[in-house]
This record gives sequence, structure tokens and C-alpha cells, in this order.
Amino acid sequence: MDIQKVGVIGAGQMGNGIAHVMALAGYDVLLTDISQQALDAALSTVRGNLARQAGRGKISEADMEAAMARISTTLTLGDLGQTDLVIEAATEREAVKQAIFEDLQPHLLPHTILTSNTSSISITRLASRTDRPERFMGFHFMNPVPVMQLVELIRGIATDEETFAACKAVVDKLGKTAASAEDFPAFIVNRILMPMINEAVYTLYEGVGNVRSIDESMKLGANHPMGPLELADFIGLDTCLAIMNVLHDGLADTKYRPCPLLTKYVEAGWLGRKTQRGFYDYRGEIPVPTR
Ligand SMILES: CC(=O)CC(=O)SCCNC(=O)CCNC(=O)[C@H](O)C(C)(C)COP(=O)(O)OP(=O)(O)OC[C@H]1O[C@@H](n2cnc3c(N)ncnc32)[C@H](O)[C@@H]1OP(=O)(O)O
Ligand SMILES: NC(=O)C1=CN([C@@H]2O[C@H](COP(=O)(O)OP(=O)(O)OC[C@H]3O[C@@H](n4cnc5c(N)ncnc54)[C@H](OP(=O)(O)O)[C@@H]3O)[C@@H](O)[C@H]2O)C=CC1
Repeated sequence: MDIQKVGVIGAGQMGNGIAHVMALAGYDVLLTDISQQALDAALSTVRGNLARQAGRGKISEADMEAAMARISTTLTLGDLGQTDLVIEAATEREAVKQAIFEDLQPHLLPHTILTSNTSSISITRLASRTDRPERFMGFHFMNPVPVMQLVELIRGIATDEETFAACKAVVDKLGKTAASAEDFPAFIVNRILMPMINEAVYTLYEGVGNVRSIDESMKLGANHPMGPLELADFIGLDTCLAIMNVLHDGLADTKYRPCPLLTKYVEAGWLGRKTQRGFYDYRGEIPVPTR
């Protein structure tokens, strides 16, 4: 199947990154969100990130302008029904995602493939609520999308081979590497990464270390590019908590119990970089640990 037009739902950090790489690879992108402000912010972030790539000689100015010209925005979800491939990248809440697919369904072309960039939620369950579970799958980018090489492709129980092959061809055209994961809570990367981040929060909660010593230890002692708490802030603490809850509920094992301190930060609205405060406070010149 030849994919040319891609619809992206949710213009947050993942949605804007997905729009960026898709447009750069030559796809026409239609980006939607519930707020015009989010759409405007996304376009400005994409332009900034493309300009940085152009400034470092990774792409030309002409590539950058052509990519920007390929991205359109709309506040009307139904407009995405006219695309060949939809990638849903809205907030990590099953009810939100289900409502989106339900509202989109009456507007879809018969051949449109539906995918979700979910970090953890069952693809089979999301697919089962649509009219096309065979043309539904997980299309999981890593953050920051323009930099990270991997895309996890997750088949639901009903996903057909034509759909998998079409999505795999898109990953190839993006110049990224696909990893095929089975549809179990949080798939591969987050099944491993998120319990480590949660354990880092327990390490903080129990006073074994403070924010700085925990992050320094993992950067210098395990060669991680970011410390786990810095990475949690980068991902979004709401998203980290949502993933832990899916692991805890879906695998029914206490080893996945979200750390109460993580819950507290989310309840405070301290969601990390996107709200300027999380395990670090980003409101000043340099990030300052909050513990
Ligand atoms: C939660 C989920 O469902 C799944 C997930 O995504 S889990 C999260 C996975 N991601 C990670 O683990 C990221 C870990 N961190 C890193 O790999 C690195 O810290 C990093 C790539 C983010 C930044 O690397 P760095 O060396 O510290 O910084 P920096 O030199 O500024 O950036 C490296 C390159 O990335 C680019 N870059 C950094 N952040 C970027 C962003 N947000 N958007 C676009 N480009 C970005 C820079 O421009 C730079 O490009 P060049 O190589 O062309 O110069
Ligand atoms: N953060 C990460 O590192 C990664 C996240 N993901 C996954 O990607 C998805 C998005 O995450 P991320 O970009 O970080 O989250 P963000 O919070 O940055 O962005 C989510 C966006 O979706 C919007 N949104 C909420 N409801 C709807 C809706 N009904 N229709 C359209 N847009 C909506 C939000 O608007 P508003 O702000 O107004 O609510 C927001 O702009 C999640 O499923 C997450 O698990 C996957 C890989 C990595």
C-alpha cells in the first residue's frame, strides 16, 4: 500500500516530532490537536528543530522549507479521515484515545491505517473498538523523535500482514529502525526502562540519594546519556505514571507499583520540562533539583 498522506493527532512533544520526521521524509502531514495554541507551538518547535538541523548542515535550507510546506494543521479531527495513515499521539489515557478513534471512524477512507504512538496501552483493546482491527497497530516512536533511531511496531491480535508491511515501509523511508514487539503492557522499551525510572524515584523517596546524586551516578556509573530523573522530566511525569499504572494493572505484580513520590509530583502538576517543574525546576537559567 502506498502511503502519501499522514495524519497526526496530538501536537505535544511527540506529535510535533512525528510531524517533523514525516514531513522531512516527503510525506504530506495533517496535524490536529484540541487547542490552536498547541498547534501553533508545535509548528514553531518543528521550525526551530529543522533550523537547528539546517544550521548544523544535516539538511539544506530548501529541505527545511519543503518540510514546513508539507505540514498543515486543523482543529477538525474528521479532516484526518482523508489520510492514508493516522498516528495518534494524544495524552496517554485510554479513554482519550478511545474517544478519538470513535470520533474519527465515520470520516475514514476504507483503506486508512490507524495507529497509536501509545507508550503502554493495549493495541488489541484500542483496535477492538474500531471498525478495522486488522488495519490497526502500534507505531511507537522514541523521544526526541528527530534524534532517536528506534520505532517499535506492535501488532494487535488482529493486525494483518499488509498493515505491518506498510508501516514497516514508512519506518524504512524515515531512515529509522523498526523493532517488532508483542502486544503486552508497555511493549519492550518501556517494560524495561520505566521500572528503572520508577526505581530511581523510590531511591529518592527512601533517601538513598538526592536528585543530583542519583542522576550523576547513572550518567557516570552506567554511561546513560541522561540520569533517570532527568529523563523522567524529559518524558513527562504524567506519562511515566500512566505507563507504570498500565504495567501494574496489566501484569498484576507489585514490582510495578508506582512510587508514591511519582504520584505526588503528578498530583502537584509538576510534570517535568513541559510544566517547567518536576524533579528539576527549569524556570531559571539552569535546572535546579527540587529535592
Ligand atoms: C516514554 C516512551 O514511550 C519511550 C521513550 O521515548 S523513552 C525515552 C527515550 N529517549 C532517551 O532515552 C533519550 C536519552 N537522552 C539522549 O539520548 C540524549 O541526552 C539526547 C539525544 C536527548 C541529547 O543528546 P546530547 O548529546 O545531550 O545533546 P545535544 O548535543 O544537544 O544533542 C544531540 C543531537 O540531538 C539533537 N537534539 C537534541 N534534542 C533534540 C530535540 N528535542 N529535537 C530535535 N533534535 C534534538 C541536537 O540538535 C543534536 O544534533 P546534532 O547531532 O545534529 O548536533
Ligand atoms: N513523552 C515521551 O517521551 C513519549 C510519549 N509517547 C506517547 O505519545 C503520546 C503523546 O505523548 P506526549 O507528546 O509526550 O504528550 P504531550 O502531553 O506533550 O502531548 C499530548 C497532546 O495531545 C493533546 N490532546 C489531548 N487530548 C486530545 C484529543 N482528544 N485530541 C487531540 N489532541 C489531544 C494534548 O492537548 P492538551 O495539552 O490541551 O491536553 C497535547 O497537546 C502518549 O501516548 C505517550 O505515551 C511515546 C513515546 C515517548
